[in-house]
Amino acid sequence: MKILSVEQIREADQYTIKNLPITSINLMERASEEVVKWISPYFSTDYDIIILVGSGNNGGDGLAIGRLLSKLNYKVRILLTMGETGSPDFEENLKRLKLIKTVRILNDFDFINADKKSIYIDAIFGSGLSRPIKGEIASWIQKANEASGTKIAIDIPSGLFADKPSPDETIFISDYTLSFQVPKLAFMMAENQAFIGHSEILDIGLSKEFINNCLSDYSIFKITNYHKSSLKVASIAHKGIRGRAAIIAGGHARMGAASLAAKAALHSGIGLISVQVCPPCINIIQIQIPEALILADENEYALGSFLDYEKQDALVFGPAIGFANKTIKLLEKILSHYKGQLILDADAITILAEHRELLELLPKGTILTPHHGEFKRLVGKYDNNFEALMQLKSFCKHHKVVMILKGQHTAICDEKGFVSFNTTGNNGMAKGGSGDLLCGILAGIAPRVKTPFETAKLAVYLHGVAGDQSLKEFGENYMTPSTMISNLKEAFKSIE
Ligand SMILES: NC(=O)C1=CN([C@@H]2O[C@H](COP(=O)(O)OP(=O)(O)OC[C@H]3O[C@@H](n4cnc5c(N)ncnc54)[C@H](O)[C@@H]3O)[C@@H](O)[C@H]2O)[C@@H](O)CC1
Ligand SMILES: [K+]
Repeated sequence: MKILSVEQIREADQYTIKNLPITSINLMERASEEVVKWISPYFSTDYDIIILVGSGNNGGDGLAIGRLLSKLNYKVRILLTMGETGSPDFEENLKRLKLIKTVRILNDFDFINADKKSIYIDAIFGSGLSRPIKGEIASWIQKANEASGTKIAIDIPSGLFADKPSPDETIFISDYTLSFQVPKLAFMMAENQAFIGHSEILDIGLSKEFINNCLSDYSIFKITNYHKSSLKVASIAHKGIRGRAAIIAGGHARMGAASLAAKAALHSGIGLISVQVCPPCINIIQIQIPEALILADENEYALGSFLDYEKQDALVFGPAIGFANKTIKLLEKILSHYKGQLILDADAITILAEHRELLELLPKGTILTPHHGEFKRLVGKYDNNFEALMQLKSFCKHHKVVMILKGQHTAICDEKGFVSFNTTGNNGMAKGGSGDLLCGILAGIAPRVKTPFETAKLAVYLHGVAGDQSLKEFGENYMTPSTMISNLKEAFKSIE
C-alpha cells in the first residue's frame, strides 16, 4: 500500500472530483459515512459524542460525522474551535447540521461537562495543518487530552504534520486514528505512535487510477502472490533446491546467537545449514542442532578462518561475533570474495562503522540489519525518524545495499532509495536474540526469493508474524526468540 504526501493526496482529491462522478461535498459525505460505519459497531449509543471541529475540510468532516451519528441516535455535541466561517464544504455542513435540533453547538470547551463514557472526536486540523497550534485551540486540545474517555482523530491527530517532523507543541492524543484512503508517513515514525494510537485506513473512493500512477518512495508491505510462489519448490524437491546457507556468528562463550540464527534458518525452509564454529564450541552446535553441518574454524576463541563458502547461497556474518583483528580480516575477505547473498548484522555493522574503508567493499545487494544504535554509528546522529529515513535512503543509494532499519515500524530500503515499512510485530520482540532470528529467516528464504529487497521485506514480515503469534500464545513477558522460532510455524502457514 502506497504512502502519499499531503500534496499528492490533495491532487488525488482534485482528480477524483474532476474525473469521477462525485462532487467535493459528496466526497466529504462519503468519508464521513466511512467513519460512522467504523465507529457505530464498536461504541453503543450510550456514549456521548463530543466533536472538536476546525474551519477547514477536516472540520467539515467533523460536522458531517456529527450529523450522521446523531441520526443513529447518539447524543452529539459540537465544539466550534474556529467560529462559523470556513471552507465552502465546512459551511455547507454547518448549515445541514443546524437543521438537526438535537445536536448542541458550543463555543467553549468548559461548557462540555462530559463523563467517562464519552468519545472525543478530533476534527480540528487534518492534512492542512500549516504551523504549530497555539492559543485557545491548543488549550482545548490539552483539556481533551486530559479528559477521560475515548479519543478518535479524523484523518490525522491535530498538531501532527503528515509528512514532516512535528514541533514539540500541542498534539491531540488519540486512541484511534481513522485516516482517509492512504496512510501518512508520520504514522510510521516511532515518536508519533503515542499520538496516533491504533490507525485504520478507510477507503473513501479516491481515484485508484490516479493513486496507482503516483510516484512514491514509501509504501507499507503487503504479501503478494510473488512472495507466496517464490517460497514454493517443485514437488520433487531435494535439499539443493531449497538452497544452502552458513551462519558465521558468535565465538567462544557466545554461541547462542549462531544457534538461534541456524535454527531460524532451518525452520524457514533452508535445504542445508552450516555453522562456522571454533573447535571448543563444536559440540554445542552439534548437540543443539543435529541438522547443522560444522564449518570448523582454526581459531579457538574468535572466528577468523576464511573457509570455502562457494556453495553457500547465503552467508550471515556478525551476530555476537566480536571485534578481534582476525574477525575483522575475515569480514574483509568475505566482502572481497564472496559472491552469494551476504547478510550483515550486529557486530559486523559496528566493524564497518569503525573501519570505513570496508564500506567501499560492500557487494551490491548486501542486506544490512542495524537497529538505530548501530545505524547511528554508520551515519552519525539524527534527531527524529524523518531524519533517519533520509540518512537510510542516502546510505542505501550510495552503497547500493538493502538495509533493514529495525524499530517499531521497521523500514526496509532498497538500492534506489525505495522504502517499505513493516507493520507486523510487537514490543515483546525487543529482547536479545530477536535480531539473530531475523538473520536466520533471511538466510533461510534468500536462496528461493532471489532479490535482496523482496527477501528482506518478506523476512521482516514473517519475523513479525511469528512475534505476534508468540505474543498471543505466551504473552509479552514470557515470549522469547526461542518461542518465536516455534511460532514461525504459523507465520509460514499464513502465507502458504
Ligand atoms: N483528501 C481528500 O480527498 C479529502 C479530505 N478530506 C478532509 O480534508 C482535510 C484537509 O482539509 P483542509 O485542506 O481544508 O485542511 P484542514 O481542515 O486540515 O485545515 C486547514 C485550515 O486550518 C488553517 N490552519 C492550519 N494550521 C493551523 C494552525 N496551526 N492554527 C490555526 N489555523 C491553522 C489553515 O490555514 C486552513 O484554513 C483532510 O485532512 C480530511 O480530513 C475529507 O473531507 C474527504 C476528502
Ligand atoms: K484531526
